Amino acid sequence: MNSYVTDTVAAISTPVGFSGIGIVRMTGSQAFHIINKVFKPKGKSFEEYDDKKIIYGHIIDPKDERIVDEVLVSKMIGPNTYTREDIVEINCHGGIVPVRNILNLLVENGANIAGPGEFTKRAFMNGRIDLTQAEAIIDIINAKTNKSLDISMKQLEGSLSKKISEIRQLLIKMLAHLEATIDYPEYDIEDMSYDEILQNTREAHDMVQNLLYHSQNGRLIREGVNTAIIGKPNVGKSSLLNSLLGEKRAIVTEIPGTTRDTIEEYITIEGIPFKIIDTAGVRETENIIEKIGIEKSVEILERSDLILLILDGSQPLDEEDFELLKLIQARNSLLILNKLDKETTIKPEDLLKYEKEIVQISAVEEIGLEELKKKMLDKVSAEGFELESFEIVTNIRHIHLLEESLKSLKSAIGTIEASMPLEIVSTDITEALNLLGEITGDTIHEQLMHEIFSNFCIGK
Ligand SMILES: Nc1nc2c(c(=O)[nH]1)N(C=O)[C@@H](CNc1ccc(C(=O)N[C@@H](CCC(=O)O)C(=O)O)cc1)CN2
Ligand SMILES: Nc1nc2c(ncn2[C@@H]2O[C@H](COP(=O)(O)OP(=O)(O)OP(=O)(O)O)[C@@H](O)[C@H]2O)c(=O)[nH]1
Ligand SMILES: [Mg+2]
Repeated sequence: MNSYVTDTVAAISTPVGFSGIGIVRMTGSQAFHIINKVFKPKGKSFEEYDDKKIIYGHIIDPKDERIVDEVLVSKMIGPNTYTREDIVEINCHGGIVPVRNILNLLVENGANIAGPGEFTKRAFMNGRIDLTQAEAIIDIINAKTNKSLDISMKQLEGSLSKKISEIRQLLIKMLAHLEATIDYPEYDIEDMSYDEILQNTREAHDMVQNLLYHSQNGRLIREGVNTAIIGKPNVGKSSLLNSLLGEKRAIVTEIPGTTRDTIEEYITIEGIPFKIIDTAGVRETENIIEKIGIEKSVEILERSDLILLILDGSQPLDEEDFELLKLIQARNSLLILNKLDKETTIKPEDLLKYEKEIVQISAVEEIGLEELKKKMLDKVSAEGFELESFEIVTNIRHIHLLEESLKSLKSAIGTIEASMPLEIVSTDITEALNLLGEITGDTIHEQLMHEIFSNFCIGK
């Protein structure tokens, strides 16, 4: 992996638009050669500057000696760089034109355009970071809250890599013994008995299980809790969305059927993002537009992590309310009695048999919202979100691989317990080892690399 030979590539690393400064970045063995052709530093020549120096000067088009921009250029000599290759970063004026002109000039002088994530991919291929660290960098860029940022920072520092490699070391040690026992049965290797093999496999199994244990929280922190507000027309769904957001996002009227399409907005409760989805009121209807809206609401229900069913507490319960109550029966949901400020006809006691937690609120008068938020948080975190002390796996790819390796380890345990041939145990352990290796990128194939780095932005 150390001999990953590549061309020299360049990209714009800042958003293209109106900004004070723009950065064009270039990495590869020809980076210094190319910058030399287009950059005139003030004072001494580019070669004479030391590593990690910022150099003032002008970008000049060698074709016609025209000044393209006044810039600061950072010189970073490999291998002690982000990519482990020579890097230059040109800090030019922001805006669309200067950065594009400079990128074009680099290309004219021998650079290729970098693909998405190309810089980070090189950092990985050249062994500076492993795959979990590369993925942490995408997550840092995409973080929606400080909490998810914290988790990704920890992962960038290598905490997950360390855990995975501990488990892999354990498996590798065991495999060595297993193979020896299989290859030379006449020696009847004493230093690792069946009991010991079993114990070690269990240990590896528990370590993987532990990592998976907090991953549900991890997904919610990373992607947000999909929270659907459902209920009959006019019960106050949109009013609740607005008061949770603290702004008049959705249209509210006294006319039933106001919300036709769904509206999605994020709120944060104690650092956890909730994606709140306001839906069209669910009822029997002949109106085609409303009908599509309602079908969509039911679809959203299927995909949500949490459902807020709203009932209008000032109206008697009817058939449709009972239908909706049935719909949420086996789901993670809260029952909300709205319009508490008006005279109430539904009492929480009437709903006891549904065994749902009930919150009484007034969306309009903003009563009971704090209690609602607290309950929403409780509903999605059985263990609470005191996560600092745990390793939290948030990445779906990692979770999937951990689950698969857990299966292999379970199967290995079963095989040992049944005193079946060691060859079978060895196969399962090898499988688990490879699956875990895919997390860190120790075992990796081209397609997976492509999938991961194509999610990066250009210039990273
Ligand atoms: N201008 C600029 N800002 C940036 C980056 C960058 O590449 N350029 N980064 C990235 O996108 C991030 C910083 N991350 C970095 C990580 C490693 C190295 C690096 O050169 N590591 C070397 C040498 C470290 C040293 O001097 O001790 C190494 O690990 O060997 C640089 C930046 C955020 N800000
Ligand atoms: N008194 C009182 N009125 C409320 C409350 N919440 C909502 N309303 C009123 O009920 C009516 C309907 O509110 P919406 O928020 O539009 O109801 P909705 O469930 O989104 O309705 P559709 O989009 O039509 O399904 C409006 O006139 C609101 O002002 C409340 O807590 N108290
Ligand atoms: Mg509405």
